[in-house]
Amino acid sequence: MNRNLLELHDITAYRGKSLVFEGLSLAIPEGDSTVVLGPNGAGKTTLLKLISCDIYPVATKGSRLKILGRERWNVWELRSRFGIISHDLQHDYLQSAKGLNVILSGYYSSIDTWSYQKFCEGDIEKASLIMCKLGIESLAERSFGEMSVGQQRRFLLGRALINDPRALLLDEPTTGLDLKASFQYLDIVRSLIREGKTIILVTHHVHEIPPEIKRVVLIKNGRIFLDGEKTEVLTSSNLSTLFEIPLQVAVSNGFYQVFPG
Ligand SMILES: Nc1ncnc2c1ncn2[C@@H]1O[C@H](COP(=O)(O)OP(=O)(O)OP(=O)(O)O)[C@@H](O)[C@H]1O
Repeated sequence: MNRNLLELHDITAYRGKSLVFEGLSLAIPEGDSTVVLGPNGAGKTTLLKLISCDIYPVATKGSRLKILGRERWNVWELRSRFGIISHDLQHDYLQSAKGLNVILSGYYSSIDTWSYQKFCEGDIEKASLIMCKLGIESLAERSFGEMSVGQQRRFLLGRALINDPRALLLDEPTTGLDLKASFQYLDIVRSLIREGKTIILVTHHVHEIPPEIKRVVLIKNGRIFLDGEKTEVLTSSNLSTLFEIPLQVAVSNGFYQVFPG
């Protein structure tokens, strides 16, 4: 068994005054790309914020939250080691930042680059290679605010990739993207998995689960409802119970779709 990328043991966490998790335990080993799927309000964003150290769990006896094998992190170091692409980041990113600088800002986990940050020729070359790989090299001089949602998301992926992270955490990666942009983005995610990156995908959209992700964790009301092999977990019956509405699951080329049942 590979070492754990993520280890939550007996975690209690609040958002404001709302108790979201009480005694949550979940382990994701490196190499075990996983989707965490749940309805609105299940606790997905809270989980994401725990992993990115935007919020902290309540310190209780025996509880632990280990990321990449460590309990204590300098937040900036963690964010460069674990590529996190969230909607909050896309929303908060500086509109005036130029494309190339969005990628380079990953070195410092900053929003845009600043005059005190130094980049060598190699850094800029690497950023250019990543832009080519993601098909966004022609937008290097375009400001973030003048890009489409799909282009912005690719730049934020490039910003994460500049640090060669072993793992990436994706928050509803295709929300706001049209069909072409969605499938192109998913193709990139699929090739990253094939290259050996571990992906943790947090979503309520079944259709954006890449075929390469084999483990599915269903969460509901802050608890793990089911955790296992995709083929066994993503059934019509389980999803109907999870979302509290009759649903029918269909599978094509490894992708899942859901219809009203
Ligand atoms: N700032 C907040 N203050 C109080 N309660 C909150 C806050 N943010 C979220 N919550 C509550 O915490 C619970 C979990 O919310 P969370 O945002 O983690 O769910 P989610 O699965 O990400 O939902 P969605 O799919 O709608 O984004 C919900 O009951 C929500 O109402």
